[in-house]
Amino acid sequence: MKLYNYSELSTAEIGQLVQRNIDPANEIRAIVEEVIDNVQQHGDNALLDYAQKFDKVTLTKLYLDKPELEELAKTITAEQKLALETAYNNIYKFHETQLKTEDRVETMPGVTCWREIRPIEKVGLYIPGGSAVLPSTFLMLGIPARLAGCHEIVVCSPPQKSGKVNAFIAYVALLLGIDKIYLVGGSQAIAAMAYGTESITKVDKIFGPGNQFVTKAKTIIQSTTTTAIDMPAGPSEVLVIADETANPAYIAADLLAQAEHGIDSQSVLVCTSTDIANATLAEIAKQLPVLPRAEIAQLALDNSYIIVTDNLNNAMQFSNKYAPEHLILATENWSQISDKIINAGSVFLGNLTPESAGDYASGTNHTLPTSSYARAYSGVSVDSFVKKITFQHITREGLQNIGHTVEVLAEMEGLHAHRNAVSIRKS
Ligand SMILES: NC(=O)c1ccc[n+]([C@@H]2O[C@H](COP(=O)([O-])OP(=O)(O)OC[C@H]3O[C@@H](n4cnc5c(N)ncnc54)[C@H](O)[C@@H]3O)[C@@H](O)[C@H]2O)c1
Ligand SMILES: N[C@H](CO)Cc1c[nH]c[nH+]1
Ligand SMILES: [Zn+2]
Repeated sequence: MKLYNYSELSTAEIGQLVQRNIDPANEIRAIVEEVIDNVQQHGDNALLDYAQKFDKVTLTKLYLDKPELEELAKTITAEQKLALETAYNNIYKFHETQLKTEDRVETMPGVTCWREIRPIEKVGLYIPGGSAVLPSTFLMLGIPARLAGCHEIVVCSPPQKSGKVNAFIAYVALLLGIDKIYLVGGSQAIAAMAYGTESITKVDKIFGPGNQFVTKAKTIIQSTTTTAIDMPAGPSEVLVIADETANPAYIAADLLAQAEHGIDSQSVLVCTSTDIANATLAEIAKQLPVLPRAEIAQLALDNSYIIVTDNLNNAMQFSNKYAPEHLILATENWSQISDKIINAGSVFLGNLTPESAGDYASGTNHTLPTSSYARAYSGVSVDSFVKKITFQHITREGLQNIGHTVEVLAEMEGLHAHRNAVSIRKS
């Protein structure tokens, strides 16, 4: 990990540091556009071909049904079931509170406005399964989709070497009451859910994280089809802000946790002393070699860095520019700086709050904006699966109260038919 001194960095250098791997030569875009075209033209056959090409699996059919999922789910241990169920319950508890009915507002006597929630009818969930299979992501997407009341939930996940999904994904499907999983991964899964194929329904909105191929496909279909997306949720990243009250062993563990996701993940430490920086590097050197995914984590760390700042305020200033997916405040003084956070996907406060808790089981959602999209996007929640439709009702009294204002405004815009739609009712 390279080490920088914040006070020596120019604005342009800071701009470079906060930039993520965004396919500068459009190589990923070119691959993904070809995949999308192919799926659009050849439907299920293209999906079977891509399972062979990218996942090295020969499929005879594109999905697993309920009996097959039940069979797979039988193989998991009681301890594993309990962990998935505990995570399910906490995520459910936290997300359940997001379903709130809003008040009706009488803006003028006789003029009432309000919003009502309706679920998005058809949603597609993408559950990553390339480098690591993520049943936790299935919980993070499936629970809010169920709470929202979405009518059709299409689920795609890459086929594993067995030609199936793994047993944990199958168990989560049963917890969520989902009867079918399509064995489709990568950008081809996104294309299939955006355009529909012989066996996969075209959905209204696609959710879920994924690698650069998945994320690129989501951003392309968002601008070329009528299917919406949750957000660009690409390779995982974490930014840790630390001061002298932090524990370098914990910081190292948190940096490594996101680094092990993939070679394109990024882990950034912004700390207020060179001593902490060096102690953290020493801890990484200790903890890294014993990790089964050490090689992946090392490559991600090669693409990561440490910045030393004079104080926590400067650290926060950098973090807000970076807009991390995960922000950890590794300091006992977190309450002094947490109100200065402007851009972050999800925040972890203090030295005893591991980011992994949010990844799996504390209750918050782990599907979060990456690549600085936390400047404008929130993570997935029940809100992501619903529309809030505005309603209004005007009585005769209301028409008298608001009518003239609308007539004058319509006149100002030269839109006489608009004015008339009010006048005709008043007379
Ligand atoms: N931001 C978030 O909220 C969040 C949450 C969880 C995971 N993640 C990230 O999701 C990612 C998961 O990535 P993954 O690769 O393990 O699984 P994935 O399921 O996203 O991708 C696997 C698929 O990628 C496709 N693929 C692989 N190589 C390809 C190539 N050369 N050309 C075209 N397609 C190809 C294949 O179809 C394969 O099935 C990680 O980067 C992880 O950090 C992000
Ligand atoms: N850290 C990931 C989000 O970037 C979520 C995850 C799933 N499993 C483990 N971690
Ligand atoms: Zn993680």
